[in-house]
Order: sequence, then structure tokens, then C-alpha cells
Amino acid sequence: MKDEKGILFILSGPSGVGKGTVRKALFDQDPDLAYSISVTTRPSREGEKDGVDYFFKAKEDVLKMIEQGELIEYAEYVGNYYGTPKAYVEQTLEEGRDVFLEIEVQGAMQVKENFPEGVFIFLFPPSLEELKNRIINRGTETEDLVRNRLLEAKKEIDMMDAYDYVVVNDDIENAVSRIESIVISEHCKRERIASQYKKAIGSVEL
Ligand SMILES: Nc1ncnc2c1ncn2[C@@H]1O[C@H](COP(=O)(O)OP(=O)(O)OP(=O)(O)O)[C@@H](O)[C@H]1O
Ligand SMILES: Nc1nc2c(ncn2[C@@H]2O[C@H](COP(=O)(O)O)[C@@H](O)[C@H]2O)c(=O)[nH]1
Repeated sequence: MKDEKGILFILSGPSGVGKGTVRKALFDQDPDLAYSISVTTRPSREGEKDGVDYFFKAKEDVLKMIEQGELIEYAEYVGNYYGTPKAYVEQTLEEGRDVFLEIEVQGAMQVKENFPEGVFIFLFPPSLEELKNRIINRGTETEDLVRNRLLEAKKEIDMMDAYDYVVVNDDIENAVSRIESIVISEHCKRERIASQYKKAIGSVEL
């Protein structure tokens, strides 16, 4: 186990902006990062695997997890529940590994209350037109769901000021390198705070 705890990074942004794509590319470059797999009541999409993309659950199972305090946060988003299991996040941070949550805004605001030291990153589309194209071209949503997700997108963008960083996903490589810089910079900040703390302790006469 490392001395220092890992850092919790929260990645949000409207549906279709590219959170999953950018996060996977970031993780390919840095295998030390840990991804928190969420629970959801949403049916799996073609190619998605239980225990890899999500833990796919029945609604009553997610409600039970909520009742038993097993989730750090949860939200109802476009007709389905999504939530972050607490045990994995807490244990992995304790082991000194950085953990990424990829979650929508209502859930992120709950995390902010319980983990104010978390680093909140909002992924932003180059334009609303491009966002719409990405979500349509992904081909996973019905026309109705695309519309509902775009309505949510407007509300999510209104919450962007609550985040520490805004990263534009114009190009996957650029977005990944901006997020990598944030990860490095947050580690440097904490190292500086730790060294100031050690210096202060060292100067106290016992
Ligand atoms: N920078 C980019 N340029 C062009 N297309 C992109 C870019 N980033 C992601 N995409 C494409 O946009 C679509 C949506 O990406 P992705 O599924 O990663 O979004 P998401 O934010 O995770 O969505 P959701 O919140 O709905 O899960 C995908 O088809 C992906 O290939
Ligand atoms: N509050 C939470 N939001 C989550 C979680 N896991 C995923 N999400 C977000 O939900 C939407 C829709 O996801 P999709 O896979 O159906 O496209 C998207 O913004 C995800 O980031 C979670 O645990 N809690």
C-alpha cells in the first residue's frame, strides 16, 4: 500500500460528448488509473459487457443498494438509475491509485458534497450541432432518447461552472492530453501541500 491516497477524478459532460471514448484512450496511456464501474438499470447495448462497461442490474437491486448505503451517489437519468459503488472507490483510493468516475451532473454534485477534495472535469463539445451528430452517429439511441438526452445536455451545460476544469473534446488526442495534464498538475499540487506540511511539522520544537 502507498503512503498517499489516490485522487478521485470526476468526468462529466453531456451524453455523446465523448466521455467514454476519451477515458478509454487516457487509460490506454496510463494503466495505473482505475475506472469505477457503475451500476445501471439501463439495458445493455450491443457489445457492452456486464462487469466491464457496467454492472447491469434490476431496478429493485439498485434500490436495495441505495437503501443499504452501498452507493457514493446515484441519479435517475432519462428513465434509468445509475450509481457508483462505494466499496471499490474507497478501497482503490486507499491503495494509492487514482480513480475516475464517468457520471452525469446530478451524481457529480452528490460526490462534491462527500468528496470535496475530488477533481471535477467537465467535457465540453465543440458545438451543440457536433454533439447531436455524435450521439446520432453512435447509433445506440432511438430518436426519442436522442431528444431526451439532448434536453438533459442543455441542463448539464448550465452546471458547468460547478466544475474545476472544462476540457473541449474537439479531438480525442487533444482532449486526452489536456486531461493528462490535469492529472499531473493535481499530483504536483498535493506533493507541494505535503512538503509544506512536513516542513511545518519539522519546525515545531517538541
Ligand atoms: N473528439 C471526437 N471527435 C469525433 N467523434 C468523437 C470524438 N469523441 C468521441 N467521438 C464519438 O462520439 C460518439 C459518442 O462518444 P462516447 O460514447 O464516448 O460519448 P459519452 O459522452 O461517453 O456518451 P454517453 O454519456 O451517452 O455514454 C462515439 O461514436 C465516439 O466515437
Ligand atoms: N450519476 C451517475 N451517472 C452515471 C453513472 N454511470 C454512468 N453515468 C452517466 O449516465 C449517462 C448515461 O450513460 P449511458 O451509458 O446510458 O450513455 C452518462 O452521462 C453517463 O456518464 C453513475 O454511476 N452515476
